[in-house]
Amino acid sequence: MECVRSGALDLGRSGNFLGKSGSTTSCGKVRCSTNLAGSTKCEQNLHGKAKPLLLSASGKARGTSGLVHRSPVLKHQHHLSVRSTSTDVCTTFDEDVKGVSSHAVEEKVGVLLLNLGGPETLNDVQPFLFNLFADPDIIRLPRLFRFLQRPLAKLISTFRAPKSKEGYASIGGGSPLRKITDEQANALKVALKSKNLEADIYVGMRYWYPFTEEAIDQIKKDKITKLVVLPLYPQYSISTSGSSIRVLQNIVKEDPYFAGLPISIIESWYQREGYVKSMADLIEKELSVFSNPEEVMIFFSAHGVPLTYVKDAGDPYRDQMEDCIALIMEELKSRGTLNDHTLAYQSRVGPVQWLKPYTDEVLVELGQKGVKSLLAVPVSFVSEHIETLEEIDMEYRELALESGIENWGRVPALGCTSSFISDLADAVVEALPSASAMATRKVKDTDSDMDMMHYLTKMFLGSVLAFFLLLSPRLVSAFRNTLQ
Ligand SMILES: C=CC1=C(C)c2cc3[nH]c(cc4nc(cc5[nH]c(cc1n2)c(C)c5CCC(=O)O)C(CCC(=O)O)=C4C)c(C)c3C=C
Ligand SMILES: [Fe+2]
Repeated sequence: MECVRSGALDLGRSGNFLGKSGSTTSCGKVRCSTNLAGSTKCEQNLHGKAKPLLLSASGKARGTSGLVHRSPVLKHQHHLSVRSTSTDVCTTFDEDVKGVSSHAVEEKVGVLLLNLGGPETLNDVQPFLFNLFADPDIIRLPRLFRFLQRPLAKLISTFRAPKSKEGYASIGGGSPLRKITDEQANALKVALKSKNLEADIYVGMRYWYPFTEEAIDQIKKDKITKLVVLPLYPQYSISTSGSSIRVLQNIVKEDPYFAGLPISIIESWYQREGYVKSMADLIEKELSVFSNPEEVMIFFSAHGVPLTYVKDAGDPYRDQMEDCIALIMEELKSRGTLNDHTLAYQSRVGPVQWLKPYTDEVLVELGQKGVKSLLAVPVSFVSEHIETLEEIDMEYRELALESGIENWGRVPALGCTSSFISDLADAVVEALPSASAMATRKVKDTDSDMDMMHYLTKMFLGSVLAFFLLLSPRLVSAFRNTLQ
């Protein structure tokens, strides 16, 4: 049977076709159309009634595991394939189907926004911190000592809570993260709609409400048929996007619905033109507030991670961060903004070494070197949160002014900036065609990146440390001091 095609249909993996306006392929009693998002809907005209069929990104009609449910009375299988070449061939679509009651499910696209979450009240702070430190992607104990994870989390969260509470109290008594993320979700829905993609947006937080697990339950209840997962961290780290994706992977392993659901994960997106340009716009705007904009040092401050993540566990975070800064600076240069810039890492916790240089140390050095004007740019996160509102705006500002810096500015987080949200929407649209069942993909196991000796040494040191921490009151109080 010959298929007739109008428009340009490309069901391949690349997003090449995305600039095009969609297409229609007719194939006997089947008519397929691809929308801007690359999702293809096919209708089979049976007994004069059009029934929708859904094709996966590979162009294959999905079987019973996924989207096309067939009733037991269906006697003949429909084999439908649409290829991405210019001559589409429709194969073996049985004509003599009688009494077919196949009920195909219409495509329902979901977008899952992953974020960290934050305590909404001061009473939430300690349990929030417990959730954070109980995450094996935040405190990476050797596998054999994972049984200590929760007691250790209890200990650290209890000691850290008073200091964290002070921080949250100073920004109004709680984290603004949930509100901002909800606003971003709404804005994304509108942006997607304007790009002809109807999608339901879900927010899944790693350490506080609404938890990723809740979002995932809702996705299942809503019978989403294709899912794009978008962590709201521009750069990938084991401790952020990696941790949230791991939660998802664990659910996928257990749940047949998710195992068969086509999912596309956007692991990092700092390199997207829309993001880079939006950041450059914000920087230019804030530079213009200074009386001598060209003399201002652009000071990128990223959330740090312990050095071992990058050195031993292969976390690409530092590389991606450096790449990201280079792209933003290149964009600024192309606009004629030639300011000096520097990158430093903030918000370290605990006694281990984190990525260097540290924000507080660099601020002091810059002041001593005679830098007079500085524009702080938070770069690892796209919402205002405790580390922008308290750490940068209060602690670092004060430190900078004490160190001799006279003019201080700070670039706001991207939030709902329209060019940024529009770019996120493009990222979702581009990711849809590569959605595939996660169950068949290999989970990145960062533990295996460590060599054996290193692993054994860590195991030994970890156990000694855990032993003393749990049993020695004097060490506990010393540890408390390092955490504050
Ligand atoms: C890219 C962003 C982030 C990375 C990487 C990251 C790693 C990381 N964080 C901690 C410990 C804490 N983080 C805390 C808050 C917090 N962290 C991020 C982002 C990243 N963390 C955000 C956006 C927030 C703020 C959430 C909010 O409530 O507004 C906290 C709690 C606050 C505090 O007590 O300072 C801790 C603790 C570790 C250990 C880590 C990497 C291993
Ligand atoms: Fe953090």
